[in-house]
Amino acid sequence: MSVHKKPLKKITTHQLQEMKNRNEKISMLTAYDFSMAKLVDAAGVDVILVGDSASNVMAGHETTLPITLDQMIYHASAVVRAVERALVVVDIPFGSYQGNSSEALRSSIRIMKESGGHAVKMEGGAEIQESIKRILSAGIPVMGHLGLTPQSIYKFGTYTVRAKEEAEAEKLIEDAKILEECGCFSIVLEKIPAELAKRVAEEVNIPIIGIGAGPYVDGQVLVLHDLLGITTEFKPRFLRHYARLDTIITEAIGKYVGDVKNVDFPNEDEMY
Ligand SMILES: Nc1nc(=O)c2c([nH]1)NC[C@@H]1CN(c3ccc(C(=O)N[C@@H](CCC(=O)O)C(=O)O)cc3)CN21
Ligand SMILES: CC(C)C(=O)C(=O)O
Ligand SMILES: [Mg+2]
Repeated sequence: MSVHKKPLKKITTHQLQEMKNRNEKISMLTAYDFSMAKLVDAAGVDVILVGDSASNVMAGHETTLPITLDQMIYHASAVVRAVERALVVVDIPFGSYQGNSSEALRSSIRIMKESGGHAVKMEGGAEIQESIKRILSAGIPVMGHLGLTPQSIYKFGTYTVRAKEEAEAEKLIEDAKILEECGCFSIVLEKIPAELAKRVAEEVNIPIIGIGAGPYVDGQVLVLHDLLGITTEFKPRFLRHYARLDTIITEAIGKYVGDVKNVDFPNEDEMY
């Protein structure tokens, strides 16, 4: 499979806009590798995010800050090789776009060229509008990300809900409108009050995808390993476990270990 394959029925940014227009909710999930991305795509998820949460989930870092552009491209290229239908959005990692718009453009071009992803996502509002415009001028679709922005965690110090105060809420709405005006095709809103997210989804025309932002938005996103119950130490209130794969996986592996110890594996059918 090549990065340039062109499968049928691919989801486009234009189709996401049409989904919002006809009030059809958008489903989005993370994936960081080929095998998982194949399952996520086959299950009918509309948008696959190669999130910089790979820094936490794949590499065990405490924050998203350490993951590099090369590492994001490695994850994204594996995901792209697996996906036939979903739109693949790739987080630009911390340190690869904040410097200036040239750096942001160069990083985005590397992601598109080397991974084959379909769009990039970056955290921030008014302060990154020049970068967004430049990336869009190069023909690269951009998704915004407002509210709890994990790349700025050391500025805030906590992962508590954002924009509870009126001033911060007004700033967030202003930023969302700026992102729309710049030409972003969609915005992720993370961990903000449901009523504020509702206002943004109403006042902004592009699709608003929430995580911990309530139901009155145009779609939802979660980290795949959280939803599957693999990362069980992470359980914020907004997360729903759709499976408890941690016990399923450790029980299966435990049986394998027992079978090896007892020489129950391999059996006659499993040898030559
Ligand atoms: N596994 C995983 N899932 C995620 O959703 C995720 C990551 N990693 N890494 C990058 C960011 C960080 N995100 C976060 C991190 C913490 C909370 C959170 O609510 N943490 C605490 C509450 C902290 C507080 O209230 O002070 C919790 O209840 O778990 C939410 C989103 C979302 N992203
Ligand atoms: C939580 C989502 C929105 C994200 O940015 C990530 O997984 O990195
Ligand atoms: Mg992210």
